[in-house]
Amino acid sequence: MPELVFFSGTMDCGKSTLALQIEHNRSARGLAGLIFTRNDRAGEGKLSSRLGLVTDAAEVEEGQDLYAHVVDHLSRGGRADYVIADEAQFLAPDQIDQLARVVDDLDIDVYAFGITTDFRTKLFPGSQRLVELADRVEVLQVEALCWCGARATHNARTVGGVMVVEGAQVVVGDVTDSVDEIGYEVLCRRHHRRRTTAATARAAALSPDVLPIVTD
Ligand SMILES: Nc1ncnc2c1ncn2[C@@H]1O[C@H](COP(=O)(O)OP(=O)(O)O)[C@@H](O)[C@H]1O
Ligand SMILES: Cc1cn([C@H]2C[C@H](O)[C@@H](COP(=O)(O)O)O2)c(=O)[nH]c1=O
Repeated sequence: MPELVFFSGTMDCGKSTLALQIEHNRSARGLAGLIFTRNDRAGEGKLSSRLGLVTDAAEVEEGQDLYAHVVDHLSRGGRADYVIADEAQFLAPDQIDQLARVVDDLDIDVYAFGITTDFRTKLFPGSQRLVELADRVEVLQVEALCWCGARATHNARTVGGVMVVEGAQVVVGDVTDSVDEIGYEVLCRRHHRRRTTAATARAAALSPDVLPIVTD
């Protein structure tokens, strides 16, 4: 049975790498896929991994009907043995419904990849719809780690290395962005709650006279 699978995790846990591997393994066996993405860091129409691999993809536009796109592709004689959707958190809930329809009405597997929650620990609307509709939600096995060594479960947005909790939900960026600009850092829940990033933990360690402030 074809499935809608949501591969989810924090930033930097290997989602795009897995998407590229699934694409590679299927195309190596003569299958043809449609690849969607939205707002990849590498630019419009790209699906990129931090391991350096990149492939072309169809950039999903706001309001675009993904079911109609697949039907149109097939009716022009194109093949679609599977569909990959990276950065799926940026898709609208309606677009996730359209992907579910691709599975149910066209019998095509859809593999969606994305982060579940934003920098405020709130579900992205697209990810919420995926959790609601997916046949399976798969958490990636190679976990990203918090600076303390625990499994990272949350995404923090940082400015100058300091965690922020105000701002737009969508700001494209990376975990390796310079500490002077807006960037991201993956943290365990404890350190996300305490807003302790690697930089602020390091600064606190250099000031042993200051008692740690625990905010609950
Ligand atoms: N230089 C490196 N050597 C080995 N693995 C790396 C290197 N850089 C990144 N990675 C791996 O790539 C993962 C990030 O992959 P990526 O697909 O870009 O993540 P995601 O799409 O989940 O944000 C990291 O968690 C790490 O396992
Ligand atoms: C937490 C969070 C992230 N983003 C952006 C930052 C990146 O461009 C992508 C995630 O990409 P990755 O391949 O999983 O690293 O999402 C955002 O816009 N808002 C957020 O709250």
